[in-house]
Amino acid sequence: MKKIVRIGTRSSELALWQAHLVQQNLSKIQITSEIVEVSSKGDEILDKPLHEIGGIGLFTKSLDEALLQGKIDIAVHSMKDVPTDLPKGIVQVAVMKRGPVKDILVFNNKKDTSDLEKVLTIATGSLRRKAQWLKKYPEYKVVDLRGNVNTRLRKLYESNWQGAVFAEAGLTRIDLLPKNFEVLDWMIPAPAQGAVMVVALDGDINFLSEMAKLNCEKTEKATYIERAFMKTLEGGCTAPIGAHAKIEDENITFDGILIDLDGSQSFEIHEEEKLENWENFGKNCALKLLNSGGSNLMKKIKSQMSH
Ligand SMILES: NCc1[nH]cc(CCC(=O)O)c1CC(=O)O
Repeated sequence: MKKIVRIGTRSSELALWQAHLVQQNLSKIQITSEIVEVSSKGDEILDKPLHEIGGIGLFTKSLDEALLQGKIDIAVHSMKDVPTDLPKGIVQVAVMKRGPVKDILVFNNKKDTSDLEKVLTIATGSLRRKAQWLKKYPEYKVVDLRGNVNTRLRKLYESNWQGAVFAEAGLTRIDLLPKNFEVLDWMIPAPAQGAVMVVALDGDINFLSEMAKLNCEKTEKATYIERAFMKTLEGGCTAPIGAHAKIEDENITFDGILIDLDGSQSFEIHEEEKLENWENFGKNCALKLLNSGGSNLMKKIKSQMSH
């Protein structure tokens, strides 16, 4: 075993919280670790929507490089930001027990509602959230909102928008969940939302099996299903795709959605399956959706996203 495991993380408050979660769980199995901060392109470029900066693995690339250069032993990611194909030489070693999965709407805290926009307006930087919001509430204006969760909350309270959409997990973890929010039960979350993933270099089997002790099998299977669904739809991490696999006892229920950018066209799927068939479930749900008309919609979305 390595004497002190170097845990690589981004520097945002949320990323550091997640790295500390891994550190605490390592110490429970008598493994000492230290935290190494690495900054990323997704954190540095804040004036453009995510899908415009483009490039796969915006938030994960610098940590991948630090691993490959031997500067860190493991990297901790918000799993929903991690591309489904990991770089060569890097492997998933554990998924931590999942936190809250859903999206929430945080309301603006202006006392006087006349200070708010006349046109109902909410903010989000996510195409998936924007599209699903417009599908349900076509009368709204949806404006772009970027930055880490602290920045986004501040921008919301400085704005005239009615509210902004966040992952419940992100705000809960750094203790910023405000009083005035609502869980968006109807909105299908991003694949692997609320899950924290640990990756490492492939090779050292003893080290990898020590790290695998962090793994929560139930979360691993649910996120595998959701990511297999996304991968089969070929969405990449910024296309409007939602996926949520819920495992209870020996059963899985799955909700998935593929939706175009303005929410005007979408395909949803709801399926149930026995847990023993988890490995092909996500892929099969995606194939079913594609074969029932979804593949034309996917083509339309891809052409919308390329200009
Ligand atoms: N895309 C940024 C990001 N990556 C992970 C989270 C929150 C934690 C999670 O969903 O696991 C967030 C913030 C958000 O979506 O509001």
